Amino acid sequence: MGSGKTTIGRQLARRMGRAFYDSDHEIVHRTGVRIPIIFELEGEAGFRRRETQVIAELAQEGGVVVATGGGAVLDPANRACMKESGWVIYLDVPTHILLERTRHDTNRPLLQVADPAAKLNALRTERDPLYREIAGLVIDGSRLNSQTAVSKILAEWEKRCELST
Ligand SMILES: Nc1ncnc2c1ncn2[C@@H]1O[C@H](COP(=O)(O)OP(=O)(O)OP(=O)(O)O)[C@@H](O)[C@H]1O
Ligand SMILES: O=C(O)C1=C[C@@H](O)[C@@H](O)[C@H](O)C1
Ligand SMILES: [Mg+2]
Repeated sequence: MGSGKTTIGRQLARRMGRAFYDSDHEIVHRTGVRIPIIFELEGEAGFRRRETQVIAELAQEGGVVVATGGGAVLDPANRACMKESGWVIYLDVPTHILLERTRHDTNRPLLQVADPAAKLNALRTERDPLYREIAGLVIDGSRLNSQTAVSKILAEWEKRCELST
């Protein structure tokens, strides 16, 4: 959460001349309410069901850049879908930076707790191996601004395209 998927995904799509989708934004657009309201009314389980549906639909689109929500990786069905339909990029960012980036934002219900640092640590421990399981590229996001991260991803993408021709 807060690793830069939305920010970097949007910039990457622009540089590639491709459409950009964000699964969180799709869910908000479809329901007409903010994510904390969905968590309040339907619980995390309800939100995850919507997320899985959106990810399955976006996987049908070809040639697009998709930013998922941070927890999408938890569901084996989402992981299979992401791995089969796309080239997955894991933005690996240390917890203290994630905390800095998310601390003033009330739009992430899982972080509205007494100790968000401990929560981010726990989420990272649980999710890091799952991201690594499906990632085609791991970006060390600790020292990169978003433009540099995008350039790095593009360079790797071009290498990958050359290898497959
Ligand atoms: N490489 C970066 N360097 C510095 N700040 C960044 C970088 N990437 C994103 N940010 C900032 O960090 C915050 C969180 O970024 P963003 O919303 O893109 O994260 P996210 O991974 O999409 O989070 P979520 O999992 O909640 O969807 C934003 O304020 C954004 O401007
Ligand atoms: O990491 C998470 O579990 C989440 C991240 C956000 O992108 C949203 O999908 C939601 O706040 C849950
Ligand atoms: Mg996001």
